[in-house]
Amino acid sequence: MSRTRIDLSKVAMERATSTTRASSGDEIWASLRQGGQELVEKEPLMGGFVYATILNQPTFERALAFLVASKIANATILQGQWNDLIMEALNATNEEGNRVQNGPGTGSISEAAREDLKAIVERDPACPSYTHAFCFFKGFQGLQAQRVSHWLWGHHRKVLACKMQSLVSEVFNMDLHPAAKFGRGIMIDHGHGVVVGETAVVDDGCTLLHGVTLGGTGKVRGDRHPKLGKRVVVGSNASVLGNITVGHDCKIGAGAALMHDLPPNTTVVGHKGRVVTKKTMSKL
Ligand SMILES: CC(=O)SCCNC(=O)CCNC(=O)[C@H](O)C(C)(C)COP(=O)(O)OP(=O)(O)OC[C@H]1O[C@@H](n2cnc3c(N)ncnc32)[C@H](O)[C@@H]1OP(=O)(O)O
Ligand SMILES: N[C@@H](CO)C(=O)O
Repeated sequence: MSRTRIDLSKVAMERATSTTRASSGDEIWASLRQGGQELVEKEPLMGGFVYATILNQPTFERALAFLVASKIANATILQGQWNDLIMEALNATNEEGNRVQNGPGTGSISEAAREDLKAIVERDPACPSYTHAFCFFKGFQGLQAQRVSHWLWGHHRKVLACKMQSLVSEVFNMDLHPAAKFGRGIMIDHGHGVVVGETAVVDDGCTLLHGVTLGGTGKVRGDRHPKLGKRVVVGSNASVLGNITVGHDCKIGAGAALMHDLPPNTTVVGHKGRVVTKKTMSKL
């Protein structure tokens, strides 16, 4: 049986931190709760999940921790144990001084999660609300688990970070290395079959569709994975390989294979990474 210990004095402190943070945080949490109520009214069968995950939780952070923990828990590391660990990462990255983002892979995990939810609602025509993305989108859920595993990786807990990676891969069918650095406002749409390697960097505002590989060429060791600038879109089943730099606002077409640097605002398609346009038009 799962075990979730909640220390009420800690929760009061978390609540205080939560409310003194950017108002956008409160806005997302309020919207998640409102959306949760509506879900239960429309579909009472969802009650157990929605109450446990959102409506019975005191803060956005607690809800996020519960959600991720409930997905990756199994008989050997229990839900309550994951829950505590995830809360440790969320609280640590929310502390003064750690909160500010200083490049991909840094800053508050829960602020990054909020930005991810905004990105999904903004860019995915199939997503009606923050609640929908939070409850149902494994691309969002798996990315939040990676954010926690990245924190563990940076805090000398690599074994646990790798265990998390392995569980996320089993549960969500997406393999995101704990050392990879993700910015904020990232949308991993569908999530299925996405693989991101150890030395990859995905800057703020990027979109990865299903089947995307940010991988190595298989010919070198060390720093061997792509670096995506801000707002890059990588279409479904595209492979971006090698330690290459993809400039801000580039688009990589579905099914493309890209193995060379791209200047900002470039669109490429096909297995040779053919440049087709330098305009960025659609949201996706
Ligand atoms: C359930 C779901 O919906 S999953 C969603 C999956 N969707 C994706 O992954 C979207 C990825 N987006 C794409 O691949 C888009 O086609 C983009 C971003 C490449 C389009 O970029 P644009 O600059 O608008 O290109 P545009 O549509 O004008 O096409 C330019 C040329 O590239 C070709 N082209 C466009 N996309 C691709 C592609 N993925 N592969 C090969 N050729 C392509 C076009 O046929 C056209 O060829 P032509 O010049 O010979 O006529
Ligand atoms: N989620 C995107 C791509 O599948 C859409 O619905 O268009």
